[in-house]
Amino acid sequence: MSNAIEVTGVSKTYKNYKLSDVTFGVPKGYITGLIGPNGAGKSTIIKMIMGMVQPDKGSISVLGNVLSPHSGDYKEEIGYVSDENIFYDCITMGRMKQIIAPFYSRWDEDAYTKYMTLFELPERKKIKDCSKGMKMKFSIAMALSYHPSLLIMDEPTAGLDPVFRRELLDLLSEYIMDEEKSILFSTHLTTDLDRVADYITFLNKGNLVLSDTKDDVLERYLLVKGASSLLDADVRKELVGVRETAVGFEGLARERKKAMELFGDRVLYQQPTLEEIMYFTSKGGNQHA
Ligand SMILES: Nc1ncnc2c1ncn2[C@@H]1O[C@H](COP(=O)(O)OP(=O)(O)OP(=O)(O)O)[C@@H](O)[C@H]1O
Repeated sequence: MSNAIEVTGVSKTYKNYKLSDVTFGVPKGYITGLIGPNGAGKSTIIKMIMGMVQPDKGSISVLGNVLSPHSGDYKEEIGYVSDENIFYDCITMGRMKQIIAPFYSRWDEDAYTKYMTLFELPERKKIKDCSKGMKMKFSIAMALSYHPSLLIMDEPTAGLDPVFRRELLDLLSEYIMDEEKSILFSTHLTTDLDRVADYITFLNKGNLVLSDTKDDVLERYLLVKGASSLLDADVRKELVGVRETAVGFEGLARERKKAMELFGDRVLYQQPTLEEIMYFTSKGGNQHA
């Protein structure tokens, strides 16, 4: 299986932040979710992939490294959606489309009309009068209308209502069906990924926590709930994070099999969600409710 994006040993230091030696791939034909709490480095990684930020170390190859971020082809092959408004504010969406469309050889006017109708976007509305969600929808409609082989989206669902979010996720699943297209999208709404992601890359404070298929990630961890008296040093070592309450503890075990050997039938076991994995990993041990 080939990767649409390969990020290899990438580091970047800002004044109060360090992205350390991050390596992961975005497999071709699938949806990869980039998750992590605020400030983890998701946007920084995405901007590096887009050639907007230069890594201090490491390399990034996009679509087999044949494209340079500043070439016209790069723009044609990559659909980039971010929550920063990249359009001119004072003109209408329809006018903006007229300006942008000629730059794309695969521009599909029928697809554009279909998405504008589906997303309920009035072409004659000025961009400055659009809500945050409408601007995001417009950005998505524009990106989908030139059929890029790689769709890179930075927090696309952030300003969207739950009904549209669900429709968008279905649309993304449809988009990759030909197995030629790939999607990378960052989010801290992990429930989006429960629905559609095939792969998960998880960043925390500039470090890569994991990058694997979603099923492997979910199967690796185990949520355990039990009495506080069980919590000794050996037990804590097996837990990625612990949350203690008045009645006991809840912890995320990093290895399912080991946890079951350690606890036997003394605790309750549950399959963690991506949100729980993110919560316990980013908070670490010794949380008190
Ligand atoms: N140009 C910059 N100069 C200095 N620091 C920066 C710059 N860009 C990003 N950072 C810092 O890098 C860290 C990671 O930011 P980034 O926007 O990549 O995180 P994120 O995971 O996308 O977060 P969020 O979910 O809040 O959008 C933050 O601490 C941020 O302040």
